[in-house]
Amino acid sequence: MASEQDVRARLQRVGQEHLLRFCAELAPGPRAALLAELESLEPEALREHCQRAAAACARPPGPPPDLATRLRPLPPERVGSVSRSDSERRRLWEEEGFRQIALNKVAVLLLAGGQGTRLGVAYPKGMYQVGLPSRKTLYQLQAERIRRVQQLAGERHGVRCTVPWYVMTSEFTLGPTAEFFKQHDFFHLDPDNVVLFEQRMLPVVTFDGKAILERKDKVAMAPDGNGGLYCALADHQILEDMERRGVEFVHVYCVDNILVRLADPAFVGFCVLQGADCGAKVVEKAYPEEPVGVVCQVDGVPQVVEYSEISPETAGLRAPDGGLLYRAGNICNHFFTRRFLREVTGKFEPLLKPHVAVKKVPYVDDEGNLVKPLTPNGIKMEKFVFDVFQFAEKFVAFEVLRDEEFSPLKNADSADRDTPTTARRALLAQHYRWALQAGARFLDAHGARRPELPGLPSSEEPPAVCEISPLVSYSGEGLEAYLQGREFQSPVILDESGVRALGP
Ligand SMILES: CC(=O)N[C@H]1[C@@H](OP(=O)(O)OP(=O)(O)OC[C@H]2O[C@@H](n3ccc(=O)[nH]c3=O)[C@H](O)[C@@H]2O)O[C@H](CO)[C@@H](O)[C@@H]1O
Repeated sequence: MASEQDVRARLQRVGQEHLLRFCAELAPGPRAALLAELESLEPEALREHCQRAAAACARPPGPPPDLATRLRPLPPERVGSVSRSDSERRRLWEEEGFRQIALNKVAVLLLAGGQGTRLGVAYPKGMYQVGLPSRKTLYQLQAERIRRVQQLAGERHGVRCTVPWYVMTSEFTLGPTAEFFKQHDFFHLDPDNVVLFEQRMLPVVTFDGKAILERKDKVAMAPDGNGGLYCALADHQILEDMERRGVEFVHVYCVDNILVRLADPAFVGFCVLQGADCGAKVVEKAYPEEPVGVVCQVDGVPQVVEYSEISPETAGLRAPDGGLLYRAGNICNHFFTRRFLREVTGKFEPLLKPHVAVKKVPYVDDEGNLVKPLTPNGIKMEKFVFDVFQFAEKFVAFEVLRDEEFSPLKNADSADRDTPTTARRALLAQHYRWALQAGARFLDAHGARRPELPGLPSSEEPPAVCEISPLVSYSGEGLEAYLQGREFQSPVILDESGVRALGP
């Protein structure tokens, strides 16, 4: 291990020696930890990182002034749509997706390194349960959808097949996620097919380019954004692992969408049949200010423009049909071929430009007091997972129905959108629609029929609760055997052992 003197000399060279200002007063343990942390930061990279952060932050906020003139919607021939296609076409996409899954060529990759600060919990978001009757967490719902899609593909093709689950974590989420998976016996997935790996962390920097000490013995670090995926894939030889397993196609998704369809056969099949190397699932934006990125083209190149980077005027532009011109809302569900990921990790990753996020970062002041700032004081530099779209040879987008596929959990219940309540409601509204479609009828406490609302939107509380286990149905299939022509008193749960009434 390097001596304090060596570390100090390295830091002095790059103007960051303030990180050692409490070193002399630390006990041997914390002092060794701090020196080890500082030693792991390559000085030139640290200098560049700090300078870049300060320079990026000094630029005027908001979108580049000429962005609006360079922006175009995606050409229609690059966009597949579930709602605007006939059932035969949808069947072909799905069939292709299932075929690839049955051939063991499809993997899913969860981006789970985020801190979930908006939700306000201290543990990984995937461990959150939104208050479903089954009390299932997001991780469990996802694991069960993997099991079900494997089963469906296997049954269609008379094989046993595997969809490996790669989970990118960070320093914040790796330990608790690994522990949670173990505690829950990997939700009955084979642990060999669940691969956890860790993304890198970067120092958080002040507006004048100094790395921040969050404690006397600890530099403030933050994960390098979900685009840290590409370095992490290389750091942990994940593409080699995929190659060994024969994986060709990867569905990358974010942790917080309770309706996410893992390895969605329709999405995968559409991308494969289009010969795409890169794809994004989108939903129609609900309103101009909705905080979702927009999938579009900038200077003719596919890109996601984040909600923070698009001006209100541009976001509000209308197409000739009256809908939003920039309507393709990014839901952080991406398709990549392994070949494309290899190109990115080998060639393009260094070209990705980090984005700046200005945050309130607790720090120690010069007297050694811990300060929780009331206004933002620190810059986090993050790469975004979708910034590689520009390098695709063939990029496609796939539009799906919001009510069926998108309800993200971002905020605590005090907010009015994207909360535990809205996520729970969206899932239960979907299950209610599926149950009605499969022929179930619901009764109230007096045995009278409850009203039937087959088109119930996901924003409404369903008149009856019938939670359906993903192990029974992935996207509404196979429910007639359990529900056709039967009457139930809400609330009920449907799992592999059948329908079960829940106590009042
Ligand atoms: C950059 C990005 O993708 N933005 C999308 C993200 O926004 P949003 O701002 O919600 O992005 P989040 O910060 O929630 O991150 C999305 C996902 O990336 C993961 N994560 C984040 C940071 C990190 O360092 N490591 C990591 O793995 C999170 O755990 C999460 O699973 O989802 C929205 C839909 O819900 C989209 O409209 C946005 O375009």
